[in-house]
Amino acid sequence: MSFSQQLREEADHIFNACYNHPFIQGIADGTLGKEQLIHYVKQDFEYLNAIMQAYAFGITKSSRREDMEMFNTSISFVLNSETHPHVNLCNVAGVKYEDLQGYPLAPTAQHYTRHMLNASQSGTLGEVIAVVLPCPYIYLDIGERLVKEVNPDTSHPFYEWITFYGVQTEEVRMYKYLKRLDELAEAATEEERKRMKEHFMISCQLEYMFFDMAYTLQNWPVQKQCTAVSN
Ligand SMILES: Cc1ncc(C[n+]2csc(CCO)c2C)c(N)n1
Repeated sequence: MSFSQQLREEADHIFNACYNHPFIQGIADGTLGKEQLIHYVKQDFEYLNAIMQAYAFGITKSSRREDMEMFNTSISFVLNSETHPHVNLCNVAGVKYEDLQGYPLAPTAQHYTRHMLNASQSGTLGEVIAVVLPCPYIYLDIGERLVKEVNPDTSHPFYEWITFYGVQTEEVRMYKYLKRLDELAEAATEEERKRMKEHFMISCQLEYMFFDMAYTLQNWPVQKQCTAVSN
């Protein structure tokens, strides 16, 4: 079994938990609430900035043009295309996308972005790929399952979101990352492989937690008191 197959198998329970999370099931049946959509988009906008920075660290660790191109394509994709699913969520929530940008990170988004940036800054090329991989991997799995099980038509409120992740060229790009991860794992030391696996598993857990953060409207536990103005 290849290294990437081992990782996929070890994370299978997390992939399933993501699909079954009420956030995704709310996308499936079209009932996800406005506040949850808004919280998700605010946090995800910042998350996308961080994953582009992680891809950029991947370029700094690359010596082959094909690897640089792989990361560069992902950065362009996030900049130019990942906005579509966000716009779908904003339209359902009845808000403008521009109004949801530049918000402070909630705890889980803080955790996930630091995890990606820390591993990609300090790690090897293999570690960069391992830490960013769960992002496209889990969304592809969710999208494909939703397309199969919900089979939405254009009247479904989340038709664009579901088809963006479930029916697209993402798959082609994913296989490049998987193939490269396997090559790098084969040449890596046992210790490096262990770190790659750990980064991958933690990113998978944080993908689940990201849905949970949005669903529960997670925020920092201690907030400034809003005192009523009295006169
Ligand atoms: C927390 C979080 N995880 C994954 C995605 C989906 N996504 C973001 S970038 C990318 C790959 C681009 O090559 C994919 C699939 C998201 N939006 N938010």
